[in-house]
Amino acid sequence: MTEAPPDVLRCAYAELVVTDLAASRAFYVDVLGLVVTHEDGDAIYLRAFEEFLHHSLVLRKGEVAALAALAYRVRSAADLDLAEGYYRELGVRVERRPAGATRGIGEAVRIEDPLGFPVEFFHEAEHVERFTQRYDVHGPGALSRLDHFNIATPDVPAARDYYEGLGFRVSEDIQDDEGTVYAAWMFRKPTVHDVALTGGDGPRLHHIAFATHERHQILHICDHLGALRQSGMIERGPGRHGVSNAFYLYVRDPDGHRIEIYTHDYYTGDPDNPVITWDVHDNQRRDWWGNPVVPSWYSDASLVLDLDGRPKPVIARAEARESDVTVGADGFARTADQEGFKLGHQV
Ligand SMILES: O=S(=O)(O)c1ccc(O)c(O)c1
Ligand SMILES: [Fe+2]
Repeated sequence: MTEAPPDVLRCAYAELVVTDLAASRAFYVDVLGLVVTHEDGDAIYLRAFEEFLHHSLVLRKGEVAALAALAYRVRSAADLDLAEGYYRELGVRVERRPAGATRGIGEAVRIEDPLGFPVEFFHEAEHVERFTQRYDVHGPGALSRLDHFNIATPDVPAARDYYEGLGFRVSEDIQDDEGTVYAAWMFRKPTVHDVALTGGDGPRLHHIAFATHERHQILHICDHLGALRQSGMIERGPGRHGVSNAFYLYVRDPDGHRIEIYTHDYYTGDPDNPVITWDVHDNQRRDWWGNPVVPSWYSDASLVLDLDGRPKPVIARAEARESDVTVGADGFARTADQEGFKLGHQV
């Protein structure tokens, strides 16, 4: 590569296609408590309480539930030219979008990245009121900000190399003793990740995560869904992650898109931040308390669209699947020689 990559600051917003805007609004606004920056008959623009850009999530009405864009903010407007040159040299589809192509977002470069994902780079965006201390409008489950994207992709090392080319670094990963890489967490902002790579059939969106400050806010969301008799929207957790150490909850929105609510993880900003590698057989890697990972968490993910709005074909993962190799983990007793009452089951 001769072209320099854009200087990515962080994951910044996602655009999801949803089939029922009203049902999605009830979930993302009434249950998750996101703030509506703007809404019309076609789309709702949402942000979390600490965010001052126009939105971090766009819900756009459409026929097929899918991911329309993952957007990263870059440090300056000049980085848009770098992005355009970098991706044209990579030979992928590149589009320059004028300011306002997405409400609240300035000029942008949107691509189909080498992993098959619709990705946008932008710098300018409309500023709106930051509700950090508007405790008069925070609900008991208040979310602070968008934290990360998690993408399902067949070849994790190839995806890791691609994101390292963009200046992302690995904070944690999951491997086995043959060197198969099952997942990796990569960052630009000094936290555990802006994007996580989950080995699986892809390109598909595994989840979008919002951070919140307190575990009790996650517990309130669970209680709220219970009160609505919508406990079926709770897919996994609440629990404590091994990787990242964050307290977590996964919920599924009315279209099945997966949203994670995640208390803050840890600082990774020093250049010699140690990488943590977990053994795929460690049953505390994904849940620090050793609770099993529900099968749907491994199998389900959202389709992604190309730049013409057509769903991308999904490519099967060729290497071993984590859900097939977690013998001795995911609910089993820790190791054969450890007395373990957890009988568990192989997912
Ligand atoms: O389940 S893991 O502990 O591997 C995990 C860690 C961080 C995340 O954001 C996540 O989605 C999953
Ligand atoms: Fe996550």
